[in-house]
Amino acid sequence: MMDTLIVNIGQLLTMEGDGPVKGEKMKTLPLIEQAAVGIKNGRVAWIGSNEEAKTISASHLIDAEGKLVTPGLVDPHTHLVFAGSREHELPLKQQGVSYLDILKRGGGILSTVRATRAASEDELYEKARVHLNRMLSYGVTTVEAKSGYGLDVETEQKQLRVAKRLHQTHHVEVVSTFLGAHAIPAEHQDNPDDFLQQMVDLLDVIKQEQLAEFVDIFCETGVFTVEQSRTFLQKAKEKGFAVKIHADEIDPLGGTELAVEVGAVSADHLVGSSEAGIQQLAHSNTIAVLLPGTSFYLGKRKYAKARQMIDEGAAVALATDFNPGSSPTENLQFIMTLAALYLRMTPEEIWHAVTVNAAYAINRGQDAGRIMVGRRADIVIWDAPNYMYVPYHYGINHVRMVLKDGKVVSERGRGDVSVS
Ligand SMILES: N=CN[C@@H](CCC(=O)O)C(=O)O
Ligand SMILES: [Zn+2]
Repeated sequence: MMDTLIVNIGQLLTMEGDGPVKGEKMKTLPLIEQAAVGIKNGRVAWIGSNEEAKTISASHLIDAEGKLVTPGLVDPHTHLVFAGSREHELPLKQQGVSYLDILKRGGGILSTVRATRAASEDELYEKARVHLNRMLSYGVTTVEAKSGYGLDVETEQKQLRVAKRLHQTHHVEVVSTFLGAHAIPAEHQDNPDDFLQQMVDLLDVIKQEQLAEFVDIFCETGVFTVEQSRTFLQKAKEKGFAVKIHADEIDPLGGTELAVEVGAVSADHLVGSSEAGIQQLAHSNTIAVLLPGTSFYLGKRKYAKARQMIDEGAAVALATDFNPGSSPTENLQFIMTLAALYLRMTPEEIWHAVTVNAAYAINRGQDAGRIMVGRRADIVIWDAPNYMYVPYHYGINHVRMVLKDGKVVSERGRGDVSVS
C-alpha cells in the first residue's frame, strides 16, 4: 500500500545512475515511457510501468495525464538573501558602463551591501522567502544560497542565519555557502588582506553554529586575485569547509585552474576559462557550474564553452545565479533555454545539468537529482508532453505540480485561460 501513486506518466526521467554524469554520458537520458511511481513515507518506494501500477493500491492517486515527470530541479548557485534591488543600474548598462565599472564606482554588489546591512533579519527572511516560493513554483526543490552582501562580521552572519531559518521552515532544501569574500567593502578598499583575514576569523563561528557548509570567493579583476583566493580557500579547507569559486566570470585570470588545484566541489561561471583550465577541469572531480543567465543579462556575446567542456569529459551543471545585479531571475527553466541556444547543450545534457550534476555541485548527489527507490521523493509533474518541450517553449512556467518528500507543496493551474 503506497501513500501516493503517480500514474499515467508519459515520460519519466529517473536520471538513475551513480555519481555525477560526465562528458559523453550526459547525452543519454535514463527515461521510462508509460511509467508510474509509488511513494511511501516521503520516499520513492516503487517504480514500474503504468500497467503494473494497476495492481498497486495507494491512499492518494495522481494522474500525470501522459505528461513529463522528473526529479525536483536543483539550483546550485544563487545569491538568495539580500535587500533592495538594482533596476537603476539598467540605464547605466545601456550607456555602456560595465559591470566592474559600476562596482568600482561603489555601486553593484556594494549598493546591495548597503541595503543588506540596513535591513533587519526578519525583513531579509521575508524577502528571501518570496524568492524561494517562486523558485519552488518553477520546480526547484533544492537550492544553494550564498551570503556576501554583508562583508562585515555581523551582516554576513545575519544573512547566513536567514538561510538557515529558510532551510528549517521552507519546503525547499537550502544549502548554505559563506561568500564573505564577494567584494572589498568600502572601508577596506586599501587593505583587502586585512578584510580577508576578518573573513577567515569568522570561519570558526560559522562552523560552530553550522551556518554554512561551503566557502566561496569572487576571484576577479578588481576583486580578489588568484593568490588571495588560493590562500583564503586553503584556510577554509583546513577548517573543514568544502569550497567553490566564482572563477573566470569576466576576465580570464586562471580561476578554473585554481578550482581544480584546491579540489573545489564546483567552479562557477567559467566564461573566460583557458584551454588548459578546461582540460584540467575535464579530468577532475570539480563540477562546472555554468550560469548563462549572467552572460545574457550582462549583455555579453561571450558564453562559457560548454560544448568543449562536455566534449573533453567534464560534468556540467546549470544554475540561475539568482542575484539583484547580474541575473535577477528565479526561473531555472529559462536558463535551460539559454543553455540550449547559447551554450549549445542538447536537451539531454541540459536535464543532467539541472538535476543530478547540480546536486553533486552542492554535495547533495546522494539525496537529490534522481528518482530512485529509497531516495527522497522530490518530484516535478510537468504540463509538458516530453523533456524536449521545456527548454523549447521559453519564458513561461511549465510546472503543474511539485512534490517535496512525497508531499504536494506547489500546484498550478493549467494555463488554459478562459476568455469571455
Ligand atoms: N559575480 C559575482 N557575484 C554575482 C553577482 C552579484 C551581484 O551583482 O550582486 C554573480 O555571481 O554574478
Ligand atoms: Zn554568483
